[in-house]
Amino acid sequence: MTSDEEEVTYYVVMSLSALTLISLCVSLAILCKKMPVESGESLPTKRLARSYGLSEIDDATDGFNPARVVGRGGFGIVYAAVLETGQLAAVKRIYPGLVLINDVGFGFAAVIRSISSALHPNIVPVIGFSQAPGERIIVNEFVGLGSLEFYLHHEGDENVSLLDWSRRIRIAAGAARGLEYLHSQNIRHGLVKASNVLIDINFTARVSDYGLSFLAPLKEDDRSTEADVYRFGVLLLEILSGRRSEECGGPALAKWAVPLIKGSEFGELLDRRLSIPKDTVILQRLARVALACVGNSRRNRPSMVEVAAILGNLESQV
Ligand SMILES: Nc1ncnc2c1ncn2[C@@H]1O[C@H](COP(=O)(O)OP(=O)(O)OP(=O)(O)O)[C@@H](O)[C@H]1O
Repeated sequence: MTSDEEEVTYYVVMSLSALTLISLCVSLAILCKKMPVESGESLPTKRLARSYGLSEIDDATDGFNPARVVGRGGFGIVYAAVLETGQLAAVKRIYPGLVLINDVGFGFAAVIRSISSALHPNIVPVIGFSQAPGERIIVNEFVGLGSLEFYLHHEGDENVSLLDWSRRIRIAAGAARGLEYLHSQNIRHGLVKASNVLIDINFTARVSDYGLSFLAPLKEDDRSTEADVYRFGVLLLEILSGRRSEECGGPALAKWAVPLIKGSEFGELLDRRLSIPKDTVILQRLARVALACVGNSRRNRPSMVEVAAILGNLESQV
């Protein structure tokens, strides 16, 4: 195959995957509309996660039907599911190997129950869980438009991006508010990254997969609020540059971007798929917040309260 043919094949495959995902979401949304509906993306009243029987999850996912898979992450496979109430949900089935190796079983229900008390417009609510020998499942509210990672890195082509600057700033500010709230509830995220920022039908950012770092063999340091701030800074760099951060925390992206920000080389830093606005003051401020977040000295990094306040201010100007 020539490189041109490979490129065409790539775009066809990407477009088909995106179309499949979107049509699956639309079909499920229609299906839910026909059932006694409990709202999909509105805020429920405060409650703790429900314990589901494995057979209920099996029913909700059509027997873990591969056609319902909407994503695969480091911990498990995510299925679009319709609960008995008609509510659309994202069912994350933890890989069996991980359940056994990491001793995930221990305290699983207690951890999920404790994080499920968190409710905020910028986080994805945890609805429930299920456990059986070798099985650990988390049930989250379904968020309709997929992840920020998809919009930054898979959607469109090399020269186009659906996310213009004002959408990016709104998403950054929303994600900051979500993290600020989680920290106020004493929940460290532990895995802040673009694939864990989901986009709802109003194009609002919703932070997901918080408090689940007990599933991953991380260093104790990685579970601090300062580590969340660092990773949020890397996320901001990803939003500004359109470049991927490397898998674990993004030091390579920070190493590349920090001198550009310090040297005010914004033309180099900013995502080339978008035209640079005449007035770059807001983007420069965003870049300086990112710079403070990825600072080497943990103590000097801002808190998420400070970051959310600055980003909220920038958001009000776009
Ligand atoms: N609540 C949800 N609603 C809708 N889609 C979701 C939901 N949670 C996850 N997904 C989809 O599933 C994909 C995989 O999610 P998952 O959280 O398992 O993986 P990840 O974020 O890539 O990796 P990690 O497991 O390390 O967090 C996401 O990119 C998203 O498209």
